[in-house]
Amino acid sequence: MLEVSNLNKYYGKNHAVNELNFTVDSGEILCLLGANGAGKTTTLNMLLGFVKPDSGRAILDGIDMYHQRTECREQMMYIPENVHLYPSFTAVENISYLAELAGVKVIQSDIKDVLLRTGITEAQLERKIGSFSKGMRQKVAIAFALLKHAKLVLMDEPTSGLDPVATQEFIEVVNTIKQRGTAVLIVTHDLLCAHQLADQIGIMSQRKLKQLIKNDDLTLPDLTEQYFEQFSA
Ligand SMILES: Nc1ncnc2c1ncn2[C@@H]1O[C@H](COP(=O)(O)OP(=O)(O)OP(=O)(O)O)[C@@H](O)[C@H]1O
Repeated sequence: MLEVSNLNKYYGKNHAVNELNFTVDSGEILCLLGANGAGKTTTLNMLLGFVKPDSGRAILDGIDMYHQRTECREQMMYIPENVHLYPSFTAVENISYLAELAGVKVIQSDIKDVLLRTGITEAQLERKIGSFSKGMRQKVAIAFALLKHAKLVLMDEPTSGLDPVATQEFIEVVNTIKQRGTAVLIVTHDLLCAHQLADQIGIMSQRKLKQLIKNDDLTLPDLTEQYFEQFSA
């Protein structure tokens, strides 16, 4: 679904992303871990078409993510660290408005169904978003990704600032979109979340993807050890 090949970005002499290669299949979750300055945000910005790669390509289901940005945006959903929605609208009103802007045809009952599926309660459906927590706003964004039938969801630091219960709820909701066949790429500092969620874990260090690990048999202590090895090397 998502194929990143030989992606490079320089800021002057600073090689901000160095020969990045990975794929994320449909229904698969890749978590990219890395210290500050490892190149994660630059990678996301290239996938979002905000930053032009100096070389290499990112292809989403056959579409070049930089050169065909508009087509690509129709197929994907970006969920930033803090989801900004209209505080004086309810969740349903926010999604109706987002759908209208994106040209996605939806009916009110489908919006309610999908919000309930992401863990928004009946009572919360009536409340204005201004009173929603970070985790609840994320659920609304994920509900929109489901309605939009996004092929790829990109998330930046989704669990920072979430309490353990909200983090578990987040993990359950992301598994819902995975089961629908969406490819998910998460940029995070949260090793525990990556360990619980990911099919693949990428460790970025010094602007390179140093390791791409299948999460199947990896224990959390193993992952922690491998993570710290990249920074002591
Ligand atoms: N707009 C920019 N202009 C110049 N240099 C930049 C720019 N954006 C990022 N960089 C540099 O590129 C490198 C990678 O930064 P990037 O923000 O992608 O890392 P990161 O892994 O997202 O870090 P963090 O976890 O702190 O967000 C760093 O050396 C950074 O200083």
